[in-house]
Amino acid sequence: MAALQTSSSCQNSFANFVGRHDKRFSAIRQVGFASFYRQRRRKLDSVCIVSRSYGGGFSASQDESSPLEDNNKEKGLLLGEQRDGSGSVVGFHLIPPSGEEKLTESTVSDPDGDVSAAVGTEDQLSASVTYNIVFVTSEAAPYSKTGGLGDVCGSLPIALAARGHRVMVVSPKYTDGNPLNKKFANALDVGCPTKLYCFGGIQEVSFFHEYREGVDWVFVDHPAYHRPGTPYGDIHGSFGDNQFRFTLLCHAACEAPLVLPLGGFTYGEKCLFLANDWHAGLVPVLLAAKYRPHGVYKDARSILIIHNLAHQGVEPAVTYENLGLPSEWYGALEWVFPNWARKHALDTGETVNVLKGAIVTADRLLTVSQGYSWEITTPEGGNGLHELLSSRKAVLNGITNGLDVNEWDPSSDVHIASHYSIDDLSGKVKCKAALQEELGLPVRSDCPLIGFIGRLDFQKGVDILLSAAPELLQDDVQFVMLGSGETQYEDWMRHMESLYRDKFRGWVGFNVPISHRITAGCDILVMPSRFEPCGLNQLYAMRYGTVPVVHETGGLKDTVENFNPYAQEGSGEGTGWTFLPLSKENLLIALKIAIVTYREHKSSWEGLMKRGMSRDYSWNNAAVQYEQVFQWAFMDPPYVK
Ligand SMILES: Nc1ncnc2c1ncn2[C@@H]1O[C@H](COP(=O)(O)OP(=O)(O)O[C@H]2O[C@H](CO)[C@@H](O)[C@H](O)[C@H]2O)[C@@H](O)[C@H]1O
Repeated sequence: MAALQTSSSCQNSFANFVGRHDKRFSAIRQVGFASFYRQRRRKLDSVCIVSRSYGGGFSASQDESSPLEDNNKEKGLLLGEQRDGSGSVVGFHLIPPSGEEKLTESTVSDPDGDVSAAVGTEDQLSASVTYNIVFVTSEAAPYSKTGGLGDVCGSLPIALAARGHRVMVVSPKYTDGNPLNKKFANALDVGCPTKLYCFGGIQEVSFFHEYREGVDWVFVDHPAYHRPGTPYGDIHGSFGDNQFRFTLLCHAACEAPLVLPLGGFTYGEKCLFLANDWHAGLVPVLLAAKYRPHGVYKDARSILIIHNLAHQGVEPAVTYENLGLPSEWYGALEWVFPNWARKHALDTGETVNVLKGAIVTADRLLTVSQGYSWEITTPEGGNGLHELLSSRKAVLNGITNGLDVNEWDPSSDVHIASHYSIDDLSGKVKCKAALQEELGLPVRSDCPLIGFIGRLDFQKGVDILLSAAPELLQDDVQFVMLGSGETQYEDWMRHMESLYRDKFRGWVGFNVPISHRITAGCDILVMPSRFEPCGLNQLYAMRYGTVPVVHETGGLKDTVENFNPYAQEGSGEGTGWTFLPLSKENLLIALKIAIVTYREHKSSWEGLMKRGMSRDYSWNNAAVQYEQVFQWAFMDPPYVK
């Protein structure tokens, strides 16, 4: 692919002008930023426009002829610039249906109301109003994944694009040096190196791009992303420069809609940023502190999506000056720990908290289930931010995650031994036998097989499982765990395996095919999470006819309906078991009831399996609710102008 743009045009990006106190910056001050920026944009546009090839990403070459003439030959391409009253370019009428707002009447319900009410009131397959959406995330499957964040940011963008939105996902291009790692093989250099100002100097990143399933996957490349390990650390712990790595991501993501001619056209300034977790938390702060004061992104909106409030991106206060933010914005990120949380007498508790900065600057806040959106406003679930979050309750909603119904489909899953569906469950028995055989457990269809998949840490309640396991394994059951995390739990799994050769298997590591086989082969999936913003494994389990037993918290409470054998004139209702409060005893009671039901009440068990399998967990369902929140975001002026 030919480079789409001269690198010099990209290097003179907005960030340079704002960040560098050089000659060009004084030129901006002299002519006024908006008009300087307009001139740059015209120049940029004149070299950027190429014809768009749908579904295939970029076309092969730069178009020499008049872009307007040629592009109009294709259905609805460049229609012209959108300007505001001052003449500043706020976006482009680009390529309907993606990115073009159709001014149709929409049913906007009460912004303070229940988002899930949006489902069923809108067209189920396409949006009535579409947006230019920019996801910013530290992981997106299949390119990078350490957990549920990767799943969500790998699937939701595709669902939104399918509904007509123009969607870009900006994430780092992690390279571990392994030549066999081909995850980014289809991503091509856009030829748009861009200079960003942070951490005391100019940082140059380049952008790689792959157009897949209707989404512009954009990968920020920088040497800081080139190293073995996960996106966040390696066997020695978290990377010491994570604040730098994700600050860079946020700066790059803010530039991307302005400078990247994806499919021939920039996304423009009137876009909607979806900042996921603290790694993307500087995005709303940058919009407010760096861009809007110069008239840029005045019509953009930002939504912070909280997948896990436990991680906030907290660093010593002195690091503030590295973030590339004006000094007067320190208060937005300032976070002072209470006395009891300080380590020693000289510790002033002063830090910068990136997630807090996002909470106070984003236009709206979202969590990944309704239950969790309430929990984070309480002292128990707010991780110190509950008061702040409560103060923004009016713009805080929760939308339950969906799942990738193509990847997680028992009737076509490439990882499992036999396919099955709600109409013919016989394949599930074969999956169970195949899993038992693979793990070296006795192959017994009558023995309840219990599974656990997840990070081995405090959140997932592994310590509770650990204390309950010896008693559980007194019963005639088999138990398999897949996970990695804290060494003490990994060692415990190995120890349990040596103690209970015929009953327990622990798989230490991160292995997606095995996770599918456990989900399909087990009868019961246990999730004693201490807190769970949404949880995906219980959704996968239900879709595979595996009955979840979960702590009644957050998204687990919202998605697993407790079994009631007496309801529906004795035919029962519910999709699993929930228990509360979290304790070893309550976990064991719930598991024992599940085991007895499995053994002695076959028709009840089949009812549980089938009700779980018939639930709609598609991303389209969630996407409709997201659109409702998008509409609310654009109804209000920017929260921080
Ligand atoms: N060892 C292993 N091998 C293979 N696959 C493994 C694995 N360990 C975990 N996984 C997979 O990683 C994902 C984990 O999903 P969770 O919803 O439990 O997310 P997590 O806690 O990471 O994320 C946060 O974000 C998500 C997304 O919003 C929320 O659902 C969640 O509550 C919140 O804590 C699942 O796809 C699971 O199968």
